[in-house]
Amino acid sequence: MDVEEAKTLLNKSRDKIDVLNEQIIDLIIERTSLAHDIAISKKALNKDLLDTAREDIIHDKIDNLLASRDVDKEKIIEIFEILVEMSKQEQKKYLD
Ligand SMILES: C=C(O[C@@H]1C=C(C(=O)O)C=C[C@H]1O)C(=O)O
Repeated sequence: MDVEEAKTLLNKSRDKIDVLNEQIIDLIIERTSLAHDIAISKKALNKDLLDTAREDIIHDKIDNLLASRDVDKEKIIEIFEILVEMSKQEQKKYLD
């Protein structure tokens, strides 16, 4: 690969990352915004904010999805743990 090809490939890759970053942000916002409906449903059902059985199911589903994918599984799990915490934090706004 010559210098110009390398520069082009680097810039195109960075452009793709920029698009993916925006899509990831929008998906995180969409997932977190479900906290409102989940919180008001739990309130009506007199359920606790924390549902460890549901979190175990999510963890198992993610493990199964990761089993066939070549990715740093621990890092993906860390990311989903953050997303779950974001959801719980958002739910607290409607449950307290
Ligand atoms: C979203 C919920 O609330 C909490 C957050 C979860 C999540 O972000 O996936 C899962 C279980 C709960 O501890 C839920 O009960 O489904």
